[in-house]
Amino acid sequence: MPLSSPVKARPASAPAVENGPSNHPPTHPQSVPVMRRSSKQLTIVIKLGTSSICDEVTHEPLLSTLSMIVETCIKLRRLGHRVILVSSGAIGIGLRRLNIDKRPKRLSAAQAIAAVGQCRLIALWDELFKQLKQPIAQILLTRNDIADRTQYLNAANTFTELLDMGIIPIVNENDTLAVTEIKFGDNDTLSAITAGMVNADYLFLMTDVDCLYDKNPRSFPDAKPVEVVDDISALDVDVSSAGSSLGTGGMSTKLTAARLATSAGVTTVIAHSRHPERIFEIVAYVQTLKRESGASTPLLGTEAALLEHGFESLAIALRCATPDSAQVARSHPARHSSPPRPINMPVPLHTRFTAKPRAIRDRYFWILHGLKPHGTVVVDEGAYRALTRSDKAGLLPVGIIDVKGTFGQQECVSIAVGKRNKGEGATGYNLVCNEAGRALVNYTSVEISHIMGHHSSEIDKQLGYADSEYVAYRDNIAFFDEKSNML
Ligand SMILES: N[C@@H](CCC(=O)OP(=O)(O)O)C(=O)O
Repeated sequence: MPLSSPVKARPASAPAVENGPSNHPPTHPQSVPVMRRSSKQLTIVIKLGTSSICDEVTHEPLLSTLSMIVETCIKLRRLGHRVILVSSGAIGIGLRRLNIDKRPKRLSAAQAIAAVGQCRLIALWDELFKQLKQPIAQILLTRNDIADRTQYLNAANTFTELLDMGIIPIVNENDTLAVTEIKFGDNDTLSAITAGMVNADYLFLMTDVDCLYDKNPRSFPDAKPVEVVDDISALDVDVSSAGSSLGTGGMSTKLTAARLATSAGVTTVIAHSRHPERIFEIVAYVQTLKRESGASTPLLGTEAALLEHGFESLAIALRCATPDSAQVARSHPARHSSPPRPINMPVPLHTRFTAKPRAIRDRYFWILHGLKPHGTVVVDEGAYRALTRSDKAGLLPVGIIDVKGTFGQQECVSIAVGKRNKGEGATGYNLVCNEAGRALVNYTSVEISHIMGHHSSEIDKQLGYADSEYVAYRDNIAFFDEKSNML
């Protein structure tokens, strides 16, 4: 709906966020990084937590685990795949280097130790990878680095370039610079964002247990493993146990990471870091399943390639698995969740979170996960429907019923959904969803509080100027689950 009055520009005095991008509709599609990869390649992100990198008490590096991870990465590379490692351990290795017993509470002390540890850590990885002539690269990120769209695209392009060059990027949070506001907080989340950024096929969260259990296996010997998760919100497990004493993650951050990565189309796996060789069996198995359900996706390797690189048993398993599992798939044509396990293909203990079929990628992934919301805009049911239908609309002021927090123009906000109270003279609303999505807004919180509930043609009257008929352009709005039918 065009504005009926000529649009006057926002006066210089009107509060807007400093250095924000210009208030013009985004050109779409934006220049997204080109993920050049052959149809035979998979992109695999492997995340290793502190407890898998150094001993919890002595902080000595767990050399055998690290070496096995290196061998696994190299074999994946030799099978033609692209590998990114997300490695924690800077603080642990730093403590060892400086002979300090315990992680200090003071932030600046922990940051100083991380600075010492990170260079040791990357030197250690380089030393190990060097033995097999594999070049690596160090990438240290903070949230700030990806909050700006151009920097996010630059980071994604650098990953692509490195992977094209056959290099294994090793990622960690830039602990030395990151303070609370700009922290990812844990490397599970960082690895999921990395996997989404490069459109990875797999994210392996390698940890000190085999898989996710329905309760803490350390306290409950009868805890049962969870093998496949199609819907994380329906999961009924106890993830209250904390991670290692040095790391910041635990099972709950792994679930957050899995939710984030699977929404971006990344199959996410929790597996034991002492058995990285299981990655081959898991990938071979999942790729076979995907092929059988009709997806055109690469296998771990052809039979010849698997034999050439010493995977005899997998080559045989692959040959034997196909006819049986094809038969199983044919006999279960109506299944919507994962088909049953092909009986001839061995698969080790792990938890697999299936990737969402409608992956949220590129610009929408960045809006949802690259930015931190500064406030909330509550929209009514009608606006929510218009924003989530297939020919998605932009957000008009008339559909907004509340605004919370203080934010500037072009900043990121959460989109909440409210049901307007009905009845004559009724005011107010009931909140239906705290955060259904996120948006980059064209108006500040103060401006939105003046124009909400009004038609766009009245913006000028309310503010004395009008920048846009939309509070947010449709390309600047993303929902966590576009198919969600909450109303
Ligand atoms: N960036 C920190 C680790 C942060 C973290 O999430 O650790 P973890 O929970 O062990 O994966 C470091 O390198 O020490």
